[in-house]
Amino acid sequence: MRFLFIGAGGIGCYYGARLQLQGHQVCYLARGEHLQALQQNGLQVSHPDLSFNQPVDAVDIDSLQRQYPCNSFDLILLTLKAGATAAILQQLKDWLHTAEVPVLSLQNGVDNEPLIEQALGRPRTLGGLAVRIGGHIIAPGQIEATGPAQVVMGSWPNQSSDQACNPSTLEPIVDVLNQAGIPTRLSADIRHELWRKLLINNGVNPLSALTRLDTRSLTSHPTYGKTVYRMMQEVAAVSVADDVILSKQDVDEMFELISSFDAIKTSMLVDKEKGRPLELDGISGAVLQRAVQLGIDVPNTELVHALLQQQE
Ligand SMILES: NC(=O)C1=CN([C@@H]2O[C@H](COP(=O)(O)OP(=O)(O)OC[C@H]3O[C@@H](n4cnc5c(N)ncnc54)[C@H](OP(=O)(O)O)[C@@H]3O)[C@@H](O)[C@H]2O)C=CC1
Ligand SMILES: CC(C)(CO)C(=O)C(=O)O
Repeated sequence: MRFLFIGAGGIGCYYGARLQLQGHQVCYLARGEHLQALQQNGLQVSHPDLSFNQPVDAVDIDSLQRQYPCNSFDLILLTLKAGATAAILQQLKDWLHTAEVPVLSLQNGVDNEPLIEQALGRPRTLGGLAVRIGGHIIAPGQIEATGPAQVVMGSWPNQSSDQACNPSTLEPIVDVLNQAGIPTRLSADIRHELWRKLLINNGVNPLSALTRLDTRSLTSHPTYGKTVYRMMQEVAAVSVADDVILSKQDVDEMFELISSFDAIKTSMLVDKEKGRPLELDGISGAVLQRAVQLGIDVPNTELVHALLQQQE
């Protein structure tokens, strides 16, 4: 199959490397020094179970639109930060409209798929999650990743919605990902899964960027651990704004999952350390926006978000 990764960061490059090793055609939309390194020296990915060091196909946005018809890809994956989704969809709008290729977001947050749907329509919109992976650019052209790195994906907003992509068309993609060593499952209700993941991301990402602690140090800390749990509860409280119900069991399961996962730096902590913009709007901002809409108080999320915004 032919894959385009829009965003050649930790997530895009890890999954792309797995697919390339399996013989699939992989192209990355990238920019800056990282693009130059990918073009000149290839991509290096180091993971406990994978060592990749090969030339790759990487292009900037102009070359992509000039050299590749949109229908030369079978799947387009969005693997940049949530704050960049609207702009890239706008920049590539005409090019994306020349074909019917589905677009799968593997980003954190719950507001990416609605943007894809708005730009390209529901049948082309696929929701997805990168699960139990920590992956980051450590130098131009070089990625370090850890974790079993699963994928959960499905038709947006769920399988039974009017006009949602027929799940039978997704099964071959799921098979290809599994064969490439990416444990992947199809979800009948991807919006619910995205909100379950937001429990974790709102719980640990902003607080890790504030405290500069990894996930294990945060969740096992006597005070911060409680705040993580409360920030997860706040996600559950606002999820009803999107017609999603998250139970206490969902919160407990996600708290357990992140507490028992490897001690990793969250993607937001990595951005903080590098002085890059934080994915705040897509994570705590999404919770705050729903809280305002519902007239609910989410004091922990509000405070952590405000403290980080002040530092930006
Ligand atoms: N990293 C992780 O461990 C995990 C991340 N996620 C989620 O996955 C998504 C991707 O994260 P991650 O891989 O860390 O992201 P990164 O920030 O590492 O990578 C995104 C890449 O996209 C590039 N980019 C942004 N805009 C453009 C553009 N217009 N044209 C070309 N390139 C562009 C960035 O370049 P530049 O540096 O120049 O901005 C960067 O190289 C996020 O939503 C994140 O929350 C989910 C699970 C774990
Ligand atoms: C859950 C976690 C912390 C790792 O998968 C993540 O999604 C991130 O770092 O953004």
